[in-house]
Amino acid sequence: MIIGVLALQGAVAEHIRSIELAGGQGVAIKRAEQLAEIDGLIIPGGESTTIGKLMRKYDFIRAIQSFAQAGKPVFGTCAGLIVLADKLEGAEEPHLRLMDMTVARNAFGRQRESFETDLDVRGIDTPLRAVFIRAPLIKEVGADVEVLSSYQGEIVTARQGNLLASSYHPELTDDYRLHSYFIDMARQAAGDKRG
Ligand SMILES: NC(=O)CC[C@H](N)C(=O)O
Repeated sequence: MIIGVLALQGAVAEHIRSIELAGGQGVAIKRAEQLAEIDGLIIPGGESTTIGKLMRKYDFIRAIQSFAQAGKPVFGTCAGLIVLADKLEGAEEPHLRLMDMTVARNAFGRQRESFETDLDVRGIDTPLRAVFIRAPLIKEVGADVEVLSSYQGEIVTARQGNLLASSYHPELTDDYRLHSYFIDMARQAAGDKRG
């Protein structure tokens, strides 16, 4: 499976490394036309306001919406999760509005800006190593969204059909099982198309 990583800003090289460790082929996506060549897209962590601005500037909003609406998988991590959300808490404008959830940015407060933990994630057999950096939280989800993991009672991993979102950075550890999970989603989507 060829998995693209949106390369406007943020942790791009680390995601490409995890995709390759998980047996996929990773490519950096800099132009919307490249979406035609990939089986799945990862939107990395970074700064969601900056990523959102650059997505508008380089015509990625409609292109990624169509990509997802065609059934291709999209995975948002940290800032990428914020970019996928239908609603953001506060006055902020949402970006792609693809995933039926309300997200709070920088939700862990100053004392806990970054930390690592082991998370139980539905679909992954033993706890996943997760790195949180000024992480967002999923405050509310719609009926079609499946919660895959929570941390201290708050939702940090969720899936809605072909859309996957994590509050944390799965690409900053050697535990690439969430990337394997996403590659399986892409394989499934490609198979469904062919079948
Ligand atoms: N590590 C991250 O991606 C941080 C997200 C960042 N705090 C934001 O609000 O966009």
